[in-house]
Amino acid sequence: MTEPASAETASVRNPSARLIDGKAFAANLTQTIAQEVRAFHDRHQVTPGLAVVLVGNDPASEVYVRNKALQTHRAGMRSFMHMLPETTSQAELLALIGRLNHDPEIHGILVQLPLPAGLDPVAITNAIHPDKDVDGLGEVNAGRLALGQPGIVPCTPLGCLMLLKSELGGLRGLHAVIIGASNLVGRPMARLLLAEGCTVTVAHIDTRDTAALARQGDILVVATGCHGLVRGDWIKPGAAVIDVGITRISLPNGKTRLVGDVAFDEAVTRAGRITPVPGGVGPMTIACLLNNTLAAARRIVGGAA
Ligand SMILES: NC(=O)C1=CN([C@@H]2O[C@H](COP(=O)(O)OP(=O)(O)OC[C@H]3O[C@@H](n4cnc5c(N)ncnc54)[C@H](OP(=O)(O)O)[C@@H]3O)[C@@H](O)[C@H]2O)C=CC1
Ligand SMILES: Nc1nc(=O)c2c([nH]1)NC[C@@H]1CN(c3ccc(C(=O)N[C@@H](CCC(=O)O)C(=O)O)cc3)C=[N+]21
Repeated sequence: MTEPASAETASVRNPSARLIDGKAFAANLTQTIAQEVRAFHDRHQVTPGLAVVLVGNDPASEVYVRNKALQTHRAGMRSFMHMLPETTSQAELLALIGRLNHDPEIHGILVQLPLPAGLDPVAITNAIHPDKDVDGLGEVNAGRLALGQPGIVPCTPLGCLMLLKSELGGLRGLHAVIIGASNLVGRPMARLLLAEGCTVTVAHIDTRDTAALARQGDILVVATGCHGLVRGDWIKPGAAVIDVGITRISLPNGKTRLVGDVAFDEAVTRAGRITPVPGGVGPMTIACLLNNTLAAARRIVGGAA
């Protein structure tokens, strides 16, 4: 028997949102960066080098590290992995950062967060030389962003901003609602969108009625780590939805799957455009890391190209 075609089932069957293809955007950006890396090498005989430090094992960080090594190679850069045991002391980690700060082959340093308990993320991110802080998380670069001065911008918010600008053009006057206020994603995202002329609302764990605020967003950026938090009716019809969250869930068949903070199947019937997980923000984070590493190498080597 065929079901009557109600407006609701029709909209579920015909999702209206345009998918924002972060994977394709990131692949293009990486290709451009690869050309620029070759030109930079021809001119200076220097290959941009990125050092990645992972202490212990965090599942989200492991996805990141794996994809990052591949893409760094694809862009023609050098990648130096430092996998340290969970038991690493603060003094040992600071000593490694000190060596990387002075190593002329290294132009970017990234310490994966979160760090195991007992290591102070503030002291450690601040130990990275601001010119090599390609994550933009140290107080110098975070301060520059807060003051609207040029500096190194955190990779994930930068990637989200690139997607939004390419989809929407100018963002001036739009209401942007950000759910999540971490130093890694939510806060720098708020500062970037404010600088673009958006009216910005930031919701966090203590916010009352986050759903009602979310429904006001022409732009909705979600970065909480709570998978499926944002339901379809949290979304203003036609909004641009950027799902930063990445959680690996187990399926009944024993396999695992990556999911975002937005209930995608519901959101897709309301949003105007939406990033998928995987294939949305994640690849952009990596492309922006390569972008920041090339920019750091240019500044350190002192040339323009
Ligand atoms: N795609 C990518 O490239 C990246 C993805 N991620 C992913 O994004 C997610 C967030 O990462 P990160 O910012 O580092 O996480 P954090 O845990 O550092 O921050 C989460 C933020 O969300 C807020 N929050 C948590 N639950 C709720 C809720 N129910 N309602 C409203 N706010 C809430 C927290 O509030 P409060 O501050 O009050 O505790 C906090 O501000 C994770 O899934 C992570 O894996 C992260 C980086 C890059
Ligand atoms: N100092 C620091 N900076 C970070 O930017 C940072 C961090 N620490 N710690 C961990 C989180 C997480 N994160 C991801 C980036 C890309 C993907 C990614 O490539 N995702 C693919 C996954 C593809 C797949 O493997 O299936 C996608 O979404 O399509 C995932 C996760 C960066 N983080």
